[in-house]
Amino acid sequence: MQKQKRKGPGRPGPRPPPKPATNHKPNKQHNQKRAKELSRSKLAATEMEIQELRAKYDEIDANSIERFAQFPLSQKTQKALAEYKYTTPTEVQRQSIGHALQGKDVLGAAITGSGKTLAFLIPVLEHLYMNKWSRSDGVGAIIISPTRELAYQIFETLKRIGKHHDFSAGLIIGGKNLKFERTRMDQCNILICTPGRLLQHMDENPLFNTTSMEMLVLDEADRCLDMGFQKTLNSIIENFPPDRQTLLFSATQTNTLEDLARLNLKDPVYVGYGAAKPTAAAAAAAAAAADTKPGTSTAVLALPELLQQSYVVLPLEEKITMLWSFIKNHLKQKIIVFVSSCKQAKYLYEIFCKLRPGVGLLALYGSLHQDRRIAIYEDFLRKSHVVMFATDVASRGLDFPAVNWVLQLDCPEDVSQYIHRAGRSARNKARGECLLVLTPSEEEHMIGTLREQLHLDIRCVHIDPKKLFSPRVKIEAFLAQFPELRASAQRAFLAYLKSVFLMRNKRLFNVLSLDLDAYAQSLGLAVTPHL
Ligand SMILES: Nc1ncnc2c1ncn2[C@@H]1O[C@H](COP(=O)(O)OP(=O)(O)OP(=O)(O)O)[C@@H](O)[C@H]1O
Repeated sequence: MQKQKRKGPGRPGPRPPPKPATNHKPNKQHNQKRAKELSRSKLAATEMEIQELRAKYDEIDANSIERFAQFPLSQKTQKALAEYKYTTPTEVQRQSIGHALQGKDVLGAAITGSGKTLAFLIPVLEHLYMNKWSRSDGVGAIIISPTRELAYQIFETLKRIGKHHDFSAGLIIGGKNLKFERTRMDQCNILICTPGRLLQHMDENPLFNTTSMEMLVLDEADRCLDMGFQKTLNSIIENFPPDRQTLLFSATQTNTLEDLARLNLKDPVYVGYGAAKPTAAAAAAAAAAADTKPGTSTAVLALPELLQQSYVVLPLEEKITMLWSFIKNHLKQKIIVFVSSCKQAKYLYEIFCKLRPGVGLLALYGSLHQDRRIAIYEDFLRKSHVVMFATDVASRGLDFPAVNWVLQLDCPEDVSQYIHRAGRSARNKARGECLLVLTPSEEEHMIGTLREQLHLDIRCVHIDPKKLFSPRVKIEAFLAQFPELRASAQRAFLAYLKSVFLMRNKRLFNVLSLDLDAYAQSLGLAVTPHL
């Protein structure tokens, strides 16, 4: 297991015992007596604090809370919040923390970058603290995230906000030594996991026991519950005690009513849904009005106000020229470029490295080795001028500071994916821009859907041909010189077509509308690969 801590997230090893307040040399017996007294008085203080806090739970009034200090939170949590300068709760934190402290199930929906992570981490820490959870009590809370990077990020936030608590936490995300994780897991109080790896441990690890578990959190809940993870999550949930507390958070809560039933929620509180709470009638109306699954309920969908959104329409074969020109015109910016497949991200990274645009380049996609993925994620966090080519492993939840531009080079599958990608910019009241690149056949349906579901006035921009620089000749020369680059271009070509072919929304994605020869040439390929 990565970074499993014996004493409290973020603090390696036990604290030294307090020094006795005497000026003569203490003997061993005296020391032991003193330690016992201290631990007894510490326990009494804790018990008193717990009782006082619990007595205030029923009085929490979200609307009157302006500062974290007004929430009945333990000294340990308050201290860490203050140290990291979290003084004012965001709206989703204000509205959900009280309900979660009271032990209610919560479905929280709030725009990207609005602080949902603390909205569930604070209640998790408080729940364990209030129940005097100790290392020997085993797993008390499990937090599930759809991607490894997001799980890692939640773990890092937990380390900061839980630094004064005495809980142990573990990151269970795959790509690491299974045996190592296995031996440590049952000693963890809080586990942050990706669904596949969690299920693998449940299936293969006899030591792993979730019967004591009292809290389940699904971050990016709609993604955790969607088709891709459905079977895995069903099997995971079977192993959890039914009377646990469940918190679901996402910027896009597009859960079906069956999804929510599967989770066995008890009279959940909806935060951020407005009038769109998922009653059966509302769900049916939403499904009829929008292009969604029947029985789907959708929270109010929105993007940050300070995010400027625009789109451009281009034939597929002009995307690389547009991308190259865009990067050359934005060298002092932090940019994420989203594409549909790992192989495209890899090829764009390789060929753009050869072309040397004059800004740092990175690529983040699922088929990279885990250590590499985390190193790239951290590199992108640190850098202020950089372009990262990414697949949707980077689209949900990742909190990169100061991203100036999100470029959706390939059309997102649906409105949710658009929102999550775009939301990597303009986080937590910062400004940002998002440019969506569409082919002519994608324009009408995608823009119509965005306008209808997001009530969005998305601006169409026309590119000045004088500002376009084609790197085609150079790309062809590189491909002639480096066969491995040519093979990578061929794989990117096929991967893109496969992704379009496999898209469920056939009104939006039409592989037959594409000029394959022109697309192959734009990637630098003299011969169109066989399908
Ligand atoms: N109360 C707060 N005061 C100041 N900053 C905050 C507060 N809460 C969270 N933040 C900061 O806001 C940023 C975004 O938070 P977070 O990543 O939790 O957003 P999110 O709502 O989960 O986004 P996404 O929908 O993309 O997952 C983080 O950098 C976090 O440290």
